[in-house]
Amino acid sequence: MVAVNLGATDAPGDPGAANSAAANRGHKPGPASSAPCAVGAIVPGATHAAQQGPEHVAEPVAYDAILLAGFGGPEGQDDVIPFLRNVTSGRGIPDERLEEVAHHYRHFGGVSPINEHNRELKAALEAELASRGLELPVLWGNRNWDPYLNDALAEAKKAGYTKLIAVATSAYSSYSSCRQYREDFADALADTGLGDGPDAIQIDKVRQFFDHPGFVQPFIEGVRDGIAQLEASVDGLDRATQVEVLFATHSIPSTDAAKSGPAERGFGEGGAYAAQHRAVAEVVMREAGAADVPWQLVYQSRSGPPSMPWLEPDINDAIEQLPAAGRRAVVIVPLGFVSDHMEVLWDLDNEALETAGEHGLAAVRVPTPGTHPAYVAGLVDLVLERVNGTPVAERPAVTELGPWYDVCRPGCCENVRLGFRPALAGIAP
Ligand SMILES: CC1=C(CCC(=O)O)c2cc3nc(cc4[nH]c(cc5[nH]c(cc1n2)c(C)c5CCC(=O)O)c(CCC(=O)O)c4C)C(CCC(=O)O)=C3C
Ligand SMILES: [Fe+2]
Repeated sequence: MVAVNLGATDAPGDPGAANSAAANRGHKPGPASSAPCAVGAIVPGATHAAQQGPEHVAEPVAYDAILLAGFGGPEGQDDVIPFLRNVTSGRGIPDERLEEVAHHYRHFGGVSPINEHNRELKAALEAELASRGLELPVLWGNRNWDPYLNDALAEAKKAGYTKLIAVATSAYSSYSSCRQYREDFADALADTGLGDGPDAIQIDKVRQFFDHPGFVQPFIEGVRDGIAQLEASVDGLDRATQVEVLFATHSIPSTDAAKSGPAERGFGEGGAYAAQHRAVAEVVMREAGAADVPWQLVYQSRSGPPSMPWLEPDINDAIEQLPAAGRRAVVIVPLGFVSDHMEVLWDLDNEALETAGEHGLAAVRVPTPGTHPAYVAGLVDLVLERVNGTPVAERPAVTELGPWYDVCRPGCCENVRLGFRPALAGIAP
């Protein structure tokens, strides 16, 4: 376990508060479906006609290199403010929020671990590719900090690469977790003059991988280990009534959530973004052998003005409700994140674990995928799907949402607040 808080046992409960999270609460143990999808199993992507079109499985391409696209983070105190300006330009984030976030980074010497994680991931991908005898170089570029996407494209140009397959370090569908990467690819090509002409570079992007078995496997192991650790350390703990698993992901504005994924599939409250998280969480619970343990989907790291609705409940509000529901222990799963970056270190390990302690709950936070071998191998498999044009029925996906689209549909994950920006790796509007 990465972070633990097994100390307190008897803080006051909060008996009066109703549970605002009912809509996100996990399914209670039910009969296993007739064809349970074990991790690694293939769920044919036949849940919607749109999944059968050419946008779902792109033509095979002999790519020259992988573009590992990261978020980027500061690596010293002087980087913090310029980094935050890069992230928030034109976003209407209140100054107090920026100061608060700057403080999170300052607390760690102005260094986010995210760039180091991406260096490690790049090395792990290179090792995995080499072990399979694949000669595909990996270029790394970030959206918000050095090395930037522009730098990676300059490297590609120098090496004469013209066909890149992007792997963004972001698993789900939404503006911030998918489309913004695609827009920034388009920007980077425009900036570097590599969007057209004789040196033109093509950038495609692997499908959103929230339900790829390689991404899900580390969470399954983490939940299984986390529950076992709590059972071993809290006397007489009844897992079916006294433990709750909180799947945490980044909150996003409700308007972004509603626009996430292809509109015609009708994902309900929270759009594809919330639906994908709920679907993965359910599989994780089942595959961790924990279908008897209650769970819910919660959100963290909200920003933006208070007047703007964002996805709820906040993880801290959810934790406060747990004692009244009879819980004595909580497993926190950073389901929305691929590495232990600042949102995990501060908002979960610092704040959420503290909230749990204040409410007398034993708590563990499970690891993110990081460089877990299953995750690294899964990312290489996702690239190979595109090299080979693997048919949809042969693509692994552990939820009934099926393997996601290779090419995004017009309007998918649009940002209605910021307006239209051109994006790559999608069907032109
Ligand atoms: C869905 C999502 C992910 C997960 C998908 C993915 O991983 O891409 C994610 C990841 C991350 N977010 C990060 C950092 C920040 N995000 C911010 C702001 C925002 N995030 C949003 C959403 C997401 N964010 C949104 C809707 C905003 C509001 C502004 C806007 O509409 O764009 C701000 C501004 C200050 C603040 O408001 O907190 C910062 C500093 C870091 C780096 C951490 C590090 O440095 O270690 C990472 C990995
Ligand atoms: Fe963010």
